[in-house]
Amino acid sequence: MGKPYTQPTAGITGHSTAFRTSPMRCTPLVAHETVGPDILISGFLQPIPDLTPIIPSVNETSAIDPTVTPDDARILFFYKAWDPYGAFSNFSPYPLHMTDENGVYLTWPSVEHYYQAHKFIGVNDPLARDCIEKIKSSKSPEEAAREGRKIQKQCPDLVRPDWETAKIDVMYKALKCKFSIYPHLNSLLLSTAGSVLVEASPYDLFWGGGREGEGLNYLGRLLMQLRSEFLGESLTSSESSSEHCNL
Ligand SMILES: Nc1nc(O)c(N)c(N[C@@H]2O[C@H](COP(=O)(O)O)[C@@H](O)[C@H]2O)n1
Repeated sequence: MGKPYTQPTAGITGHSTAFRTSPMRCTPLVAHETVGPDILISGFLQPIPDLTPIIPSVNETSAIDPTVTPDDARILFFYKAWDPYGAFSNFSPYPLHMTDENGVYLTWPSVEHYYQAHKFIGVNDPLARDCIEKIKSSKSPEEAAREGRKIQKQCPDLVRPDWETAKIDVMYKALKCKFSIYPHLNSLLLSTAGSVLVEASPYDLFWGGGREGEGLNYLGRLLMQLRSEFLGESLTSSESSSEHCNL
């Protein structure tokens, strides 16, 4: 699944520049060359996220989660693992027991370990496999996040090519597992019915709500989606929880 990368060749009258970010075996992030009056840019350009929606409006949230009604919705923020509702953070230390795509049973120390490692899963490169192991054995979720982000930045060609579209599904699977295998977390999530959940990360404008609500809050959205699904299930079945999850 590795991303093919061709080093651009300079035109007859041009010159080229490539930026290397690390002494590791990484391809350049971006290269540019001047060809006559033009500048040709090639390489891996970070996709620009869609920043249109902000924290979902109460009406929008009611569509995801019918337990939220326009009149009584309140916003429940969470961020650091030690805060009230910190168990909703991906950095809270709840190990996940999951089978992988080959049916192999694995334990991930936290959602963050699982999420960061999945940036490199499926990439046919021994270096990507080393990165996964390094992240999986990180001593804390913070260390896993640091490692995953560092490798993603320094070696973009080790990141699976579908990451930007796959990451929401990866996170959904991890969260579904976390809130399925820990009954007290499941109860905590259900106890928030009626509230809008927002990850109060001031910096993460994709997973978090941002400093002033400018973030997309995808973590909060997924938790609210799961809450709805669990509420629906609890009305229709009396299934007991399992201690591990199958993909
Ligand atoms: N820096 C930081 N500290 C925390 O305590 C957090 N909960 C987060 N947010 C999480 O970071 C992950 C996103 O990582 P990438 O930027 O995609 O590498 C995700 O789990 C957020 O919920 N950040």
